[in-house]
Amino acid sequence: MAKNLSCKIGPSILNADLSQLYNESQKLMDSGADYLHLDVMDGTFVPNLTFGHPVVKCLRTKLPSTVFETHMMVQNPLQWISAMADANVDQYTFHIEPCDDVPLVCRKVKETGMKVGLAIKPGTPVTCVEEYIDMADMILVMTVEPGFGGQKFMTDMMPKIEMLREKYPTMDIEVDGGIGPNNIDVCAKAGANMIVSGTAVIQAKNPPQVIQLLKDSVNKHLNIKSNC
Ligand SMILES: O=C(CO)[C@@H](O)[C@H](O)COP(=O)(O)O
Ligand SMILES: [Co+2]
Repeated sequence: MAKNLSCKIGPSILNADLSQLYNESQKLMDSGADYLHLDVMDGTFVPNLTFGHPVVKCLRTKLPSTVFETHMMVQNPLQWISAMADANVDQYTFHIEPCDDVPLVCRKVKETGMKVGLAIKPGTPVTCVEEYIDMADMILVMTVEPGFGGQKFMTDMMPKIEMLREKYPTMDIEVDGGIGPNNIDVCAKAGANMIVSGTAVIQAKNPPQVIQLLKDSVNKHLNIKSNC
């Protein structure tokens, strides 16, 4: 039974107008977002390059109380922990694939006071993250190949979420990639409670309406699960 879980919507700013990063971020928070999902890419782990801790730190000076999650699509997650902690990041979500010592990275993240998110690519079995589940505050199941916004949602990732939700009813489970009004129900039904949505929110005529729709879908399914 999924109890004491809450729905959280964290828009990705990857496809926003990054020349207006602060304004775009503020607009998302004013639209009802619960946190900001900041996609950090190093051009090695993924074939794209975005921004790092200097940008996050500057954004933090303008948004002192907004919850920041950094999605670390980087080859060496250990390398950036202290810099992101210095930027007052709240949740450090990193991919297990390039890590040769996941428990060490988890420990180092927790030592800074940041929360630990463990992310898996579409091709990574969910069993690979299970062995570290007790070290994590959240599990991120990617529903696109990481590296770019605006990609097509991968419905075949839902069994991973179903399995995680079944075994870990109170664990925060985040989905990220291609998510919007036309597929939020399958994510919510599978058991995701933290929703990253980039293009669908950024390009919406009415971002608050889209964020509310995402929230309503997740809350509907959370209530169903908690009543069973
Ligand atoms: O981490 C990633 C992509 O690698 C995601 O955070 C996307 O950036 C989400 O954007 P949409 O797929 O919703 O447009
Ligand atoms: Co992301």
